[in-house]
Amino acid sequence: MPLRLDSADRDFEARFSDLLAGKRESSRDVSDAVAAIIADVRSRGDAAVAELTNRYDKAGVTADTLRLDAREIGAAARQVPDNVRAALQVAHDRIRAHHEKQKPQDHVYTDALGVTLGTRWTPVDAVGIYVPGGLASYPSSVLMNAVPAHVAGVSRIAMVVPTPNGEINPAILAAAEIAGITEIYRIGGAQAVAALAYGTASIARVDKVVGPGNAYVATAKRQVFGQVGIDMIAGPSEVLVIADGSANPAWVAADLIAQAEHGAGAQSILVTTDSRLAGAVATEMERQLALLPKQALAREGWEEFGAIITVASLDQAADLANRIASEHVELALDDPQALLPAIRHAGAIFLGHHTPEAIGDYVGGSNHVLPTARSARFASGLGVLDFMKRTSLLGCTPSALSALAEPAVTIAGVEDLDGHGRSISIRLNT
Ligand SMILES: NC(=O)c1ccc[n+]([C@@H]2O[C@H](COP(=O)([O-])OP(=O)(O)OC[C@H]3O[C@@H](n4cnc5c(N)ncnc54)[C@H](O)[C@@H]3O)[C@@H](O)[C@H]2O)c1
Ligand SMILES: N[C@H](CO)Cc1c[nH]c[nH+]1
Ligand SMILES: [Zn+2]
Repeated sequence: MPLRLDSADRDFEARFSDLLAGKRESSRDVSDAVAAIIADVRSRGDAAVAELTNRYDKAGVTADTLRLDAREIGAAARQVPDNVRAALQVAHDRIRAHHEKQKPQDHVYTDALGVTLGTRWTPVDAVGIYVPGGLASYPSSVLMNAVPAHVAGVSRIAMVVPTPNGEINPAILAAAEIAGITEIYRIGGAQAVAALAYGTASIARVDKVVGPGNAYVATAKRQVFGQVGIDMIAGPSEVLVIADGSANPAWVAADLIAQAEHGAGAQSILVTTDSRLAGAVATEMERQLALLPKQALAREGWEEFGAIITVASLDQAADLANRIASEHVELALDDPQALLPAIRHAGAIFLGHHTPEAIGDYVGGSNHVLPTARSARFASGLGVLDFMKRTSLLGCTPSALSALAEPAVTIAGVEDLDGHGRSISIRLNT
């Protein structure tokens, strides 16, 4: 059984703090293992990537077969049934339409002094997109990564995906085809992130690595940051459901199981004002888990890190939600809009009884690559801006420079940087 907490209990704060501190995504062991993998890829390149891929994925690759060729991609994609292709196309089109609305505008203006100021957006040249594939396969993540990159105008998109036992779900390649991705490598884990960040003989390095993954992937992204950009830490998935007496316990239980199904580090938490609902959801979880074919994975995710928390009010539920800063927050309430302003830290918020998180995983149109492990306190979900950079523009007329010279030279003086001051004053009166 997962943790049961009541905010009225004397030891609530201590137990809630333990829940927040739970090591789901990073540990000393994983950090050390990842550092060793990155060092190995940096020194031995493709040979290390192939060896590590065979060790962890049993993929049967050599340094020469890391990349899928166009014929393989086309043949696998053609195996995909029409209804699956059509579903992926629906998802693609909805994700594209939503992300088109995120495209930023350049702007330039001239102020009263005659100074021209502006902001210009340009795409990142080359990105690596990580599509997870250890325990489950995620064709939807191909679209969630690739579509915003295309909308941003990225010219090179290199995709990596692990192929356990040398097998790849054809729907991954169908999704790649729909999204227009042609550079695909059958590699995953920390070795894939290292290859993208540092480059090898067969994989040209990229400028930024994005995408979700397990603890090894998340830790590798932390460790290569600086060599390349990263989007955020999108590690093991999590959901926090806020529910009152209006919620259907069977639906809430199904939503908690859906995230727990991601296994290994996944977390599902219910916060409710209704103690009867808390009990009913616990009972429903047991009933539904017993029916699930993949119950072992979901049970592991639920029992190791899951929790049911009873609170006195929805305001208190919102406070706890902000402290947890979950990847997904569901408001299973009749009037979700009333609580919405109080939820400030969440990767994505799902409004009302008829918006299960899983609709956002696939076809809602919003992105499912979202910050985990409390990083929604400072990070956002993947979007077009993650694939772009902002450059500022500044231009002075002679009179604008004259008007600004005195305060600028004064500040240069207090910083004791006379060269800075002189580069301004040298332009005056000439
Ligand atoms: N936050 C998000 O937006 C989001 C979206 C989709 C999926 N996810 C998460 O992505 C994760 C996918 O995990 P996964 O495991 O199925 O696939 P994965 O592709 O992330 O990881 C598989 C790789 O892990 C590496 N690995 C496994 N065991 C290892 C070990 N002992 N030592 C070194 N490397 C090892 C291997 O290289 C393997 O290729 C889940 O946690 C899921 O919750 C998150
Ligand atoms: N819930 C995951 C993280 O947002 C995404 C996903 C893909 N497929 C199923 N689920
Ligand atoms: Zn999911």
